[in-house]
Amino acid sequence: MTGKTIMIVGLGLIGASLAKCIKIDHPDTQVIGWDYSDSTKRIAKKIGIVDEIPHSFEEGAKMSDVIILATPVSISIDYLNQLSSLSLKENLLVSDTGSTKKDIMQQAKEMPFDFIGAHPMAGSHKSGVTAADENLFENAYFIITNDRHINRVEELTQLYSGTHAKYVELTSDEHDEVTAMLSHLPHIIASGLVNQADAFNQEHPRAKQLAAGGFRDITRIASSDPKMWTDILMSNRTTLVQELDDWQKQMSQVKQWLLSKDSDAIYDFFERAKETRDQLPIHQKGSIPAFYDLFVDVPDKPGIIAEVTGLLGEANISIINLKILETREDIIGVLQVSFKNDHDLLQAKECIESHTDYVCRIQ
Ligand SMILES: NC(=O)c1ccc[n+]([C@@H]2O[C@H](COP(=O)([O-])OP(=O)(O)OC[C@H]3O[C@@H](n4cnc5c(N)ncnc54)[C@H](O)[C@@H]3O)[C@@H](O)[C@H]2O)c1
Ligand SMILES: O=C(O)C(=O)C[C@]1(C(=O)O)C=C[C@@H](O)C=C1
Repeated sequence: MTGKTIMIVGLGLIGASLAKCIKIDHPDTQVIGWDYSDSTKRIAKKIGIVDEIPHSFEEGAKMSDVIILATPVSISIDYLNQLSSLSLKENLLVSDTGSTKKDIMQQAKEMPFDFIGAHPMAGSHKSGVTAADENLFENAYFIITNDRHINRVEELTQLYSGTHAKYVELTSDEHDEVTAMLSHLPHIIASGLVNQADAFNQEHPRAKQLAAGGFRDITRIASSDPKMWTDILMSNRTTLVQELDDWQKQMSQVKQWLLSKDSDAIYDFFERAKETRDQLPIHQKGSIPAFYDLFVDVPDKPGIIAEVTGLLGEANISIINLKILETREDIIGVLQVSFKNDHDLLQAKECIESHTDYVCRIQ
């Protein structure tokens, strides 16, 4: 990466956080930034998030080796189109951070430069350059969408080494289905709840002060940026319509149970949800389940990590992350070993089970 120029377009929460991570791990790169807000550019330069602000988007684009589009999704697509009419460096790599992928990957098919989609499954309801945080992506998943099979994914993940994130590759169709369920629908529900409560509060003015942990926990994400979420919903419409149908069916079912006083069904509803929620991987920042994680129950004895990693090393299976989830004296500990795909995951399970008596679980 030495000597390369990286341009981040959109110096908000995600763009500025990425700029920080890149600068930390690759101080020899020149990080430049573009944003339509003058104050954002000024702050980004002043606090050292970027080295330079070009005079225009075009000027920055022409001097860049890598361009990362970190604006709301419809705007990133506009920028992609603008890039296609500029004369750019021959080996230019373009990527994005958008929360939906089908639209942008479709547009990228037409582009005369390499484009790889990327989406960090970490974020916040906060936005803007001042919310930038170099630890935002630690242990979270970056979803890579590479429908054009561009052979430069490693270049991108290398550039992002300072994020300490993990990577998983999905097609853009899969990506938009998974994120509709795990991210977009929850945001609609959170905002719907807040709006419903607001209407209720008009009639019951004192209710607002009484909102306790439950309401606050489930509605935090309703404080997210409306422009960003309008763009996300507009570019994942079909899948979300389906998810909303399923959601409405589920809510109608709960209503029926209430009407028929079916307490067993209601108990079962909450019990199933509790079991599932309790099993979500711990210590993980991102919200996508740990697709390629192996959980190994190991005895608490010296050299255990070296033994497990040694076995995998001998079998030529690469680990992308390793965490100790639990170690208490004399109690079995749990190692969470992450792999880049399910093939490596299954091979690793077989390898450890055939050489040891440690229990391996894929959750
Ligand atoms: N916030 C999250 O949790 C999160 C997580 C993962 C991915 N994303 C995605 O990353 C992207 C950026 O999100 P964010 O949270 O950083 O938003 P943000 O609002 O914090 O930042 C967006 C930045 O883009 C700038 N911008 C808007 N229109 C522009 C234009 N026409 N030209 C130049 N700059 C423009 C804004 O001034 C702002 O600085 C979005 O596509 C979003 O879907 C967000
Ligand atoms: O933690 C939050 O506030 C988020 O909403 C982050 C979150 C999500 O989990 O839905 C939001 C949008 C992104 O595309 C990815 C992550």
